Amino acid sequence: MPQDAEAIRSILSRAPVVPVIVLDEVEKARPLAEALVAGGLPVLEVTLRTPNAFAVIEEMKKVDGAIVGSGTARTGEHLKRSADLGCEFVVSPGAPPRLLEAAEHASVPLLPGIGTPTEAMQAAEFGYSFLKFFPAEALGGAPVLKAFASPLPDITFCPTGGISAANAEAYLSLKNVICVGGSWVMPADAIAAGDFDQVRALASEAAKLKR
Ligand SMILES: O=C[C@H](O)COP(=O)(O)O
Ligand SMILES: CC(=O)C(=O)O
Repeated sequence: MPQDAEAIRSILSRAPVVPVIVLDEVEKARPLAEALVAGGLPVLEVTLRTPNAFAVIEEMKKVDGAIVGSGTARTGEHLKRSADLGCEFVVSPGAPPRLLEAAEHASVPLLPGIGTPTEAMQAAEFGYSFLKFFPAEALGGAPVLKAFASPLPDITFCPTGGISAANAEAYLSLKNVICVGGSWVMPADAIAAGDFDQVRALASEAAKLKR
């Protein structure tokens, strides 16, 4: 089955920013998700980069209003475990054909990542119309995505990588961008200190970004 574009559109429309979460401390999962949701960012991408990532996902799913997905998915097994845990979406930094083939049999929608027009066109051949642009700033930032819009008008992006409050609106103002991803709303020192009020305040600012 090609990408469930309506499911992905509906999720990515919920807020201008998707927090990209790297967390191993399971006891911090709920207060972090509560702060992000209370600040106005309900869509949470929990990267599978830590040993406890799946346990973090399970905790975050208990938070009212949280729409939890996994990130950094690289294999069919990542897709299956994410679906079994009730993730509402799965994100990958790339779009290797074997992952896209596995996604055809998965019961959870995938948002794969691309960095070039050729990769975007390959993903489109698999039926994808929503893609991550990663790593956005390192690849040239908003001007590159703006240049994709005319030749690739059927593809909408969620850029991620190096985005912050200072440059997010440059992306969000583009017609081929639905939202941005980023970790700036949960600084590592705030998480380490358990300062979830700071996270909530940063999320609240991010939720007000115009798109
Ligand atoms: O690997 C990239 C992060 O998950 C998201 O990027 P960032 O930390 O630059 O916002
Ligand atoms: C970069 C990103 O979004 C991911 O690791 O899935």
